[in-house]
Amino acid sequence: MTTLKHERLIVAGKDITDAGTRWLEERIVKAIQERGVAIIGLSGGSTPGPIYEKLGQSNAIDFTKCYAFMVDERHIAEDHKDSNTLLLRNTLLKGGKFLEENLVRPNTSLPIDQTIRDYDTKMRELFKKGNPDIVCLGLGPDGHLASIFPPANIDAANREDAYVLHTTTEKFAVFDRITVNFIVIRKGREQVFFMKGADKVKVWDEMIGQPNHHERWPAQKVIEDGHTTLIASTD
Ligand SMILES: O=C1O[C@H](COP(=O)(O)O)[C@@H](O)[C@H](O)[C@H]1O
Repeated sequence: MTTLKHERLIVAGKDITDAGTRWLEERIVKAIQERGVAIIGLSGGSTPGPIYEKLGQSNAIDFTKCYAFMVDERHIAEDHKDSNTLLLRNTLLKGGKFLEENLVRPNTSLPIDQTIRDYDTKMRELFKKGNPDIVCLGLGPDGHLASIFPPANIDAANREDAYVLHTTTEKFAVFDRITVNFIVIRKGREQVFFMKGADKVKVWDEMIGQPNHHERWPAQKVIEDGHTTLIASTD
């Protein structure tokens, strides 16, 4: 019987910024100390921005040894309001400490099929430095993970020869999406989900209460590995 055991760090009040930043910073510093490099996957959306902004101001991290990749992106210009790259530019990269050349991201100026192939190549090149230490994730209100939307095609998102997928959504911002697959997300030594508000925690708990429903709850494919932490506020 697969289990969905995970660490829960529920923050009283509205703000998970301090808890989330501290959680990431500790692990990034440790990875650099132990392996000489830290690699983190970064999701976008409405939740993680303040955490990324505070992390980008860290005085504890040697950012010359810290690399990041984007877990997913919308296929739009990088200066569009719904771009996850713009989110990172306005948060993690804002302080000037995180090096833009250390951020591996999709080239959304290409036609989407080329964007997918190009990003797949970039991901494989990055992982020559080692597997990700941390993958930061969110859970959409419908249960989507990265840009893998329910009902998820689990086999298509679980192929060793296709780390990056083109998905689409009519429910959320920007129809055409680029997303890494389960294999990339599960390469992470740890996964952390950032969530804000009691409504989101209810979605999470509904998912946890329905194990083995991967098409409906794609995040279960990640949580089943047993190294997931949930950091959430309840206000
Ligand atoms: O569209 C997306 O949604 C998910 C969840 O975002 P949130 O705003 O509900 O936290 C996000 O993880 C993903 O990166 C984003 O592209």
